[in-house]
Amino acid sequence: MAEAVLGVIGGSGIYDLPGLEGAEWIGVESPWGDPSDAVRIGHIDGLKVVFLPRHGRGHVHSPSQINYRANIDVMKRCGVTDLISVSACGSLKEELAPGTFVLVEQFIDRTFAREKSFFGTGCVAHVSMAYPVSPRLVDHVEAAARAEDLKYRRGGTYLAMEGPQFSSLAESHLYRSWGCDVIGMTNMPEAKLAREAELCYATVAMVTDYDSWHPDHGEVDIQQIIKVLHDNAHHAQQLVARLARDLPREHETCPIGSDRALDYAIMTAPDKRDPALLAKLDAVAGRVLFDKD
Ligand SMILES: CSC[C@H]1O[C@H](OP(=O)(O)O)[C@H](O)[C@@H]1O
Ligand SMILES: Nc1ncnc2[nH]cnc12
Repeated sequence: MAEAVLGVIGGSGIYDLPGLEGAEWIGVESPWGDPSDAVRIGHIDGLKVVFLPRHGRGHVHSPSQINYRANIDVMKRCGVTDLISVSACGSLKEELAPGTFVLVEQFIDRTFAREKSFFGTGCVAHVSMAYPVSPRLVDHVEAAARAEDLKYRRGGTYLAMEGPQFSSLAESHLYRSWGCDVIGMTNMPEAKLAREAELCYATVAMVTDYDSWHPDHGEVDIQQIIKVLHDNAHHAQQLVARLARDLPREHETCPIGSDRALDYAIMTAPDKRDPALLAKLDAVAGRVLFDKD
């Protein structure tokens, strides 16, 4: 059994992870380009934790410009087995008030200006995204949320929009009519790439606003979002610290196979594969391409 390594991708308002023992910022190179920042690697009660601020320290990368492939590749290179995303989001449901943590279960991907796959000409692969999050990892996140007495809801659909502008009123109503629960700009293609990289993925979406639809809350206001983020960032950090303390130290096999997603996914015949692309896939798909286990 492999040692569990917890990866944490921090979103808006989360640019560091206090409480990491022996923590260092380490620059990790990726054949997929520059990740958002160096990673902060340290330990919590003996568990290795790898933290990456999605927008970079100082919030320098816009959602469309984040190099999601490099970020996931770097997590994989650092040995991460279980990855959680901590994200700000807008609420599309009355009952999901600002300050609530939503343990998202499904996604609708409406982004269109991003690289969404590690695979392509020279090595084609199709992984399943029917169940994008790993239920056992969500079990641990939920236990941590309960132990820390946080206001949370398990389940819900996250609409990933391109941004960086917020939705129009008509769009906000449309996404509500689709039954979506929360809206954000970053969890896709992150979740797809995590699956291709055989990482167990879960997302904690912290509600900061009611998007544009709510008659009593008016338009999305970034100042208001920043205030909610500021007031709740310590809750997100508490949640991650508790998760790290309680996560089993051996990686648990994913019941839906997230950690074996490439077993039967690669379609390209071995003699037709492009050596240059295979070289870039060393971390993400080395297990199946080069018999690393
Ligand atoms: C700060 S409001 C918009 C911004 O916040 C969310 O980012 P993240 O998911 O990284 O927390 C949202 O997706 C937008 O990028
Ligand atoms: N209303 C909203 N739409 C998109 N991304 C968000 N992040 C936080 N609030 C958001």
